[in-house]
Amino acid sequence: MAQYTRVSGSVGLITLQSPPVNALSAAVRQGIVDSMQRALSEPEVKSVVICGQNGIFSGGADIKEFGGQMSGPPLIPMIHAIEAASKPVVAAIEGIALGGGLELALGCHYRIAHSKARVGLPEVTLGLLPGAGGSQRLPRLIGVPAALDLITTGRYVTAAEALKFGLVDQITDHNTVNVAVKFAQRVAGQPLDARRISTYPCLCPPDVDVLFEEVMQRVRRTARGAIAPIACVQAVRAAATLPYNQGMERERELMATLFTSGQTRALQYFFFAQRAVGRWSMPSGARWDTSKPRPVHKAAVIGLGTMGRGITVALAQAGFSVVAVETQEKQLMEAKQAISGMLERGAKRRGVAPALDKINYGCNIQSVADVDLVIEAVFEDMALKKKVFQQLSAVCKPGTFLCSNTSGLDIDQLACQTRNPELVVGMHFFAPAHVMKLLEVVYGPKSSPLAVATAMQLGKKIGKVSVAVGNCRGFVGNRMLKPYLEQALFLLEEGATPEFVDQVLEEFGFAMGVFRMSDLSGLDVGWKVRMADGLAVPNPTTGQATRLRQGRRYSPLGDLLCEQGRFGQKTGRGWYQYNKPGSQVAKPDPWLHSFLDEYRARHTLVARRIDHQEVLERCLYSMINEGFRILEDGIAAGPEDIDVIYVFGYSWPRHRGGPMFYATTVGLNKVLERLEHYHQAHPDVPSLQPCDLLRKLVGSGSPPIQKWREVIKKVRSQL
Ligand SMILES: CCCCCCCCCCCCC/C=C/C(=O)SCCNC(=O)CCNC(=O)[C@H](O)C(C)(C)COP(=O)(O)OP(=O)(O)OC[C@H]1O[C@@H](n2cnc3c(N)ncnc32)[C@H](O)[C@@H]1OP(=O)(O)O
Repeated sequence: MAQYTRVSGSVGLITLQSPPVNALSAAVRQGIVDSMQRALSEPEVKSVVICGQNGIFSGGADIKEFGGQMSGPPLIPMIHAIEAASKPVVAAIEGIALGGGLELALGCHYRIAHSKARVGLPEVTLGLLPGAGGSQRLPRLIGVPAALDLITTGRYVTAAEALKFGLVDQITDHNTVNVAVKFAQRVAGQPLDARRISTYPCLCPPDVDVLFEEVMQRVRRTARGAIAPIACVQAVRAAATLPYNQGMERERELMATLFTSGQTRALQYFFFAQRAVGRWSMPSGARWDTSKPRPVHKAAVIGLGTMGRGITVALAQAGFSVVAVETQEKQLMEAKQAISGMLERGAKRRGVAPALDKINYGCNIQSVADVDLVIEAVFEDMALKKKVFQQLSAVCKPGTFLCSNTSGLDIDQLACQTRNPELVVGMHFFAPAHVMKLLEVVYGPKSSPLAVATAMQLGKKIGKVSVAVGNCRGFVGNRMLKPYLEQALFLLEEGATPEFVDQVLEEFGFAMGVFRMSDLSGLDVGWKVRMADGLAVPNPTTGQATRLRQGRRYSPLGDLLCEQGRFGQKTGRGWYQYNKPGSQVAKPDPWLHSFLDEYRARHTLVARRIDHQEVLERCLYSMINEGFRILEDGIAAGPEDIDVIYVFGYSWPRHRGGPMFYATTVGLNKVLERLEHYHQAHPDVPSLQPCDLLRKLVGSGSPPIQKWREVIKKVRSQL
């Protein structure tokens, strides 16, 4: 709703009231319409101020309303009525004015912002465009290039930047509403014609066509199949080339297409999924709202390889004191140099001082004695990690949380090395750790809610999206990656090429296909794990790589490449060839194609034509099937956890919502049916066998994803 009051005798003050972010719900819109009518009809009122309660102007249209039947006064005529008003209307922007909130402010005649306010049009991130006139008013106000930037990226700008653009008229450090009221009194009675943005011409640079062409090309390149950024460019182009009313008509057409698209549904789901993962729970019943974290002031990182360096940077940049330990003197010096460089470059980008003094380096594990939390980031080797945990347990002060940055080893085994296993959790960062948003916080059977809450909070403080997951091989992300990689290899055996498989996956929206990604990560990493598991070994009797291991189909293709020293980008050869070691430009490799031909001949495999559909179905559905198993096992509390992990950690295209949401768009029954089909064709591939939870969900009529938790609860209670 919105509250109407009269202040200073002649100013009508409209306060939006819809906690927590004053979203423009039907009730708020109705409140604005009613209040405006009152303000215009009261002769004593000479001007109007619109503000939001609790220091927040508005977070935009109410996203929760998008999925259902829209009711209440529509936004566009409401904003037009404000702009057309005969009395000046001033927006007092505190906190945020985003999306529809900023569009409302653009309908006002003046905008006063607090210096700490941020404004933006993030609709594109929800698969929409600023469809309440924003795409037509913003370019008229701040020019085409700046408007294109803000609308196609959805980025927020500070009040200072907004002032520079001419997006706001004034900024203040004082009480914004008071300043706006005084301003409103001053401008009362002044002509408004020059203040109605819809009447402005849209000023374009001389080379505007070239600009639109360039922006469109950039957007197409980076959108990975998302349609909203393209529609945003088209809408701004309409502002630049058409009169306002026709531009609005074009905005409406484009918005109608987006509004009914699957992409916006996926992105809206993902918006709420990101927030849902913060409300974590453990099978024990411990939850985010009943488990208090303990403050962490000083942290330590053990092992300063690539991961340890990134984690150190992330901690220092967030203001934590860090003890960074590397036992090899030479490595320590190299790491110190690399970390300082990363901090300096990051600080330069953000215009702040580098946090170099936050870090104390040491080559002795004793130096972590007084820290509150340790993140171990040594080489992925259980024996080594166990030793480090034993040492940490002996050295650290009582109550120190001991965390491992393992990407899949058993947290429980590490906890068992310590005096206080309840203080041990996994903190699985993703490379580069100071850049990637995802953090898997892994609880073992002994981890306390206190330890989980503390790791989750630490993650939030260093800017990560943290997801609490249970302890199993590979946790959530890498566990689901396994069947995906496995299917990709099987497809090569059956006739596909790495280029074809990657092309299909990249067209689907992944930033990189599975083989380019493997080349980037290094093929030797998985090889070492497979050797440790007794998988990557030739048959002792024939000396040949066999295609069956432990009773299941196995592809030794990756192992065979590693045996040739082809570890990917770092060696200049992998699934692709590169100009030189370290180069990132992947080129098809004729050697690899002959190698695949010879391999198929050796194993009497006949290459067949594999189409797009098969690549997608086998790679993605086997991964999704594992996702259902993860839910069934209670490793993830809900599908949102999996989807957030995949979008932030594995470049799953956000406009497809994540693997579990994607399954709902395909149709659970179709996923089930195709898995059954492929499992029949490949009975020696257990990951293709549909899991019980998927069958149960289909059996219960494929409920919407928001209802899965109820079915999961029932399935688990029957176990
Ligand atoms: C048939 C064809 C018809 C076609 C025509 C259709 C016509 C429709 C016309 C409509 C025109 C619309 C044009 C405008 C569109 C929009 O405005 S879309 C929304 C744009 N706004 C945003 O994207 C902002 C989203 N919010 C945020 O970025 C952040 O929440 C925040 C505001 C910056 C605050 O961050 P923080 O303090 O970290 O808090 P959070 O945890 O993120 O959020 C707190 C809770 O508030 C909920 N929430 C936030 N924003 C909204 C919102 N806009 N709507 C609803 N709810 C919102 C958020 O979910 C949190 O709640 P919980 O999920 O319960 O935790």
